[in-house]
Amino acid sequence: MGENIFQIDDMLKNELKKDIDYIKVDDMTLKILNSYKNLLNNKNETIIKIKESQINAFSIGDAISDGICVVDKDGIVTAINKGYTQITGIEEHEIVGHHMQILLDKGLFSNAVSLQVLEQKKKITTLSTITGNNKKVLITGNPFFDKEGEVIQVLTVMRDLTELIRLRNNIEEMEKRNEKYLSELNYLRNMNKEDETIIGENHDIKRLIELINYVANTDITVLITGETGCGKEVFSTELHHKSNRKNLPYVKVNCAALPENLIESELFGYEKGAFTGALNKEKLGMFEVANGGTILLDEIGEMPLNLQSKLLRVLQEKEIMRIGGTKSIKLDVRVIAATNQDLSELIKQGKFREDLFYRLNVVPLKIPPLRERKDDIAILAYRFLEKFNIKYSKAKSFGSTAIKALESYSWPGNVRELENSIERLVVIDDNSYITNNDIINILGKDKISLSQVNTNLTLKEAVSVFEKELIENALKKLGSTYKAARALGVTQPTVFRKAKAYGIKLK
Ligand SMILES: Nc1ncnc2c1ncn2[C@@H]1O[C@H](COP(=O)(O)OP(=O)(O)OP(=O)(O)O)[C@@H](O)[C@H]1O
Repeated sequence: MGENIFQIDDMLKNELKKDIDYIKVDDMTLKILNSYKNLLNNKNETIIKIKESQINAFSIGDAISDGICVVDKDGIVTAINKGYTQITGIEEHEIVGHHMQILLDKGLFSNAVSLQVLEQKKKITTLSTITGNNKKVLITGNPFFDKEGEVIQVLTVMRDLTELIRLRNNIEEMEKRNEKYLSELNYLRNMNKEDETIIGENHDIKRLIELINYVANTDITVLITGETGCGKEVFSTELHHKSNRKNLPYVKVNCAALPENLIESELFGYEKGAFTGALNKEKLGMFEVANGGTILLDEIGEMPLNLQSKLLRVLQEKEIMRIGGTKSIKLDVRVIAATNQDLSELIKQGKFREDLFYRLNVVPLKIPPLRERKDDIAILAYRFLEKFNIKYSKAKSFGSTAIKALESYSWPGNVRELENSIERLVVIDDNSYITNNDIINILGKDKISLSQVNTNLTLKEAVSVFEKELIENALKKLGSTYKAARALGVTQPTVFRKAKAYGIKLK
């Protein structure tokens, strides 16, 4: 295709609203422009068509927000788009038709990439500053070659980096803030660790703490068993905090709290639209959330059989596949399982897979119930008393026989029940002492057996507890102090006096 120089006269300049002296065009465009020139004064329809086609060509470039500048082989600017003006503040009439060197001399730019491209005949990318507005721009000059390998045109694309630099500064600022938050989080985690530390001086508990210290920094799977409320979660948390994963996620999943149809997606996640009811975006499962850290599978005995086999595969292969997914995701998660059920009994009943049990039970941690470690009741009770005194701004203390009364109870709800009971004892009234009667009132006198009391209370204290119980029962059953006195073989004034002394309400 031929190359032609087309001279633009004043009338055409005015019509096109462009201050261009000449333009290089191919044969076809030359024909159009000549007819455009000829028809300029009298054939408006044609002019409009030609103008429209030009407008279309320009508007493509104008739709791009980067700045575009075309320079010919002699270094003369032939076209720019609107983006160029927006970035540089240089209007079309100031630049198009002028030589780049002259613009450089005028101080419009700090360097002219297009001239370097013409000289070096290769693509050049450089950072530059627009003198007028101090904007930082990234300019790439692309050479276009003819068949002989000569540069016939340079197209430079200019990207405004001001916004990017601002965003980068923002990101740096946010990263700094994140680091700060992370260290605060770690600090708080360590503070909470203090709270969560296992309380207990009992020989078995000390042995379990030693075991935790021993296995914490391994990846061994641990199965924690014990009655409800005996501290399985406390031990699991301690294990995580003592491991080298302590600053990584610690995810607790209560298998009993999840509806059966949701456990799988909660644990393993799903791909976008994997099943009816799935959200229209992917969902991370708990295993993925815990990746790098520890996952506690609480109430593992409640896991449905079909998921038990999936879990077994995950533990063996150390990878998961999301529901509806096709690729496996590598896992590095420490698994802790906990249950208050007897898994061997569940195995016998066909409700728990034996192979999964052996996978989980690599290190068994069996926490004894509180009634089998009565030596810990006092220390736990005092620690909870301190905690709830602070929480409720009280200054209560235990009366001389209170601890003995606590120790005589069988604590079916274990440490959780003890903790809740102490909380009630603290809030229930404003007396400064918690007496054994307060405790009996809260726990129910029937539950504190005399044989237990005898081993822990002095004879006098035990007699008092027994006496109070007898009088209370008689009054409740018979309705009056006279009848109660007759039934108990004492005088009515004795019943009346003792009832008052024990704080028994008389109707
Ligand atoms: N040794 C302990 N030291 C301090 N607090 C404890 C101890 N054991 C249990 N607790 C407290 O008792 C309550 C119950 O403990 P936890 O939740 O760990 O029991 P659990 O065995 O996991 O119960 P569940 O079987 O119901 O899930 C918690 O408030 C916990 O802080």
